[in-house]
Amino acid sequence: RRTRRPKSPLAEVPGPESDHWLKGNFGRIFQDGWYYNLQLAEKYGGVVKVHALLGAEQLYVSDPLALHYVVVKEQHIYTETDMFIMANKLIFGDGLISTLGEQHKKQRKMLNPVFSLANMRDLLPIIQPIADKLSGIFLEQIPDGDSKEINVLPWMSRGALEYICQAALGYSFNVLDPTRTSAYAEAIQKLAPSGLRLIFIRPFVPLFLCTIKSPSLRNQFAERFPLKAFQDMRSVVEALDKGSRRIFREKKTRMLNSGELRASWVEVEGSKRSGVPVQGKEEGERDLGDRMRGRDIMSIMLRANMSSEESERLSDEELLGQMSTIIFAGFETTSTAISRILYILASKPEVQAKLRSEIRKAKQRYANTQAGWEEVGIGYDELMAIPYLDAVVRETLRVYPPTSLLSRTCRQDTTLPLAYPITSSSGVTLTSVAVPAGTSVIMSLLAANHNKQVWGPDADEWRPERWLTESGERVMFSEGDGEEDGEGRVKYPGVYASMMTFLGGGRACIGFKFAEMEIKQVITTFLSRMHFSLPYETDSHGNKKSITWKMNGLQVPVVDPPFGDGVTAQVPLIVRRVKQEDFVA
Ligand code: HEM
Repeated sequence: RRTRRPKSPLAEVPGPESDHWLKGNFGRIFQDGWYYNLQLAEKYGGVVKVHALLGAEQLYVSDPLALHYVVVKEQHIYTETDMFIMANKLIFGDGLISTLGEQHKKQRKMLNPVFSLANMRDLLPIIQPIADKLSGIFLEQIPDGDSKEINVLPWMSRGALEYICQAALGYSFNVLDPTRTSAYAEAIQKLAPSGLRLIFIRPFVPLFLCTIKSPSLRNQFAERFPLKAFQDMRSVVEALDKGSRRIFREKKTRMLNSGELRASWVEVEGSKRSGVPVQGKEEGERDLGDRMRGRDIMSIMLRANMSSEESERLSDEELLGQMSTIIFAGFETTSTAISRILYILASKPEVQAKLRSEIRKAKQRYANTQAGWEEVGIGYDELMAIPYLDAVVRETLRVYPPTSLLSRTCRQDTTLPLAYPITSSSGVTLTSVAVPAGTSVIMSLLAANHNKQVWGPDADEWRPERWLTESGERVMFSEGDGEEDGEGRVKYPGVYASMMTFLGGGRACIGFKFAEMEIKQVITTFLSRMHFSLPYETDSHGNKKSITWKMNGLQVPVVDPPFGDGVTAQVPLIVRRVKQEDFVA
């Protein structure tokens, strides 16, 4: 007798057929999936059923009310996947991206004020010289009166790493001089590529390693694991751990000596995780202690921790865990965003000229002089208040979110309400979807930022003017709470301009103000001195050199064949010094 297969609990949720028995729809979602992702939400609506590896069903969510439930209202139900937490624990220790529930809440409570506006204001003049130095490196390469093709991506990446290391640790790792970069900075740079090489075993190794409770046994197993990609990753993690412990110890010692910390604090010893002893300073590193005067994120965090109530204080291991976490989270995302803005400006000369003219006006006003404005380092409030710059940055982060997809696991049976009803697979209108415990949920930041019901019919278009009033003033947007606004639209619960790029709720990006400041500062410095255009090379068949931004979960810009291999991340732009004609009349 044939038994009927039990009906899937997500049977009524509309979605595409599986593309492949093994990969489900993931091949199309995660590999060059820009149009596929946008089309999924447009065709089926704000909650879609997709097929994951081996046919498992998952929800693909972009509806604003549903996302409000996932990241705010029921965030305790939708937690990070086990694999994400375990892998991060092994790599970073007990930092923000490796902890859940009360421990995570406690860490956020201590860390949120560290990223306050006042602290950002203080940090800006300290990190200003990095953009100056970076633009100097560009200018040195350009012959007088001429232009040069420069791959801006690795430079923006090095610049962003130097920015975050100086701001977070008060250390320079000489990242702008590739011949003298330190082992710690190199490890941070290698982390994402090493992780990618482990993509197929990644789900299993952390789960297995975390089941070995003894650190020494775990190390013995890890040392013998017969896979080169794994051993490379192990060296990277070891270098990170070694570097962060050493820097942490130096910082604490300095603060103890200056009386900023109480001597009763216990010194951090060799790594509990890797057993690696803490060693002295490495080649290529410079402690900027005197210049920073305790304004770096780590020092602020140590002071805040010391003055907290005993019950709210973080342990040394937790403080240590934040170091590489903040640096890793804050570097590739920001450099992708800056490279994308430069690319857009290179392809829209009229926007570039308008933006440069606004920057000139703001700098001249700030310095109260017409001459030498190019070199002026503008203050935090004035930088944030340049309307067209703000609109260009917001619109780029909306249309092209550096992180496009995030996963959560639903931990108990619940219901996801929808702001915009969808049509079920049997043709019924659904205003909510039942979500069984154990369901994986993909949050599509990309589809949310392109939702035509929220952003209007031109949502896919890059149009900075949408962030400006008719008279060119900034339109302020606050976080949405899943309710309709006065115009009948439901805003997203995002922390930044009600878009989802930096997420919302208790696990929103803690560094978004820092990222915004850095992006704006690099762009103003670069546009003041340089002009950018797209490569104009053509081959004998008339093919033009062109750049495609692939969407593989993260944004990856590549040069299309025959000029490039279509795989290696790069953004080659033609750069020259600014001329009089590069401004609007
Ligand atoms: C354009 C640049 C950036 C983008 C698009 C971005 C985006 C995000 C997103 C989407 C998340 C949520 C991840 C998740 O829940 O899985 C996140 C978390 C985080 N970001 Fe950013 N980020 C950027 C820059 C930065 C910077 C500059 C820093 C540090 C200064 C930073 C530090 C963090 C940290 C520590 C978290 C984890 C927060 C937590 O779990 O409580 N990010 N970011």
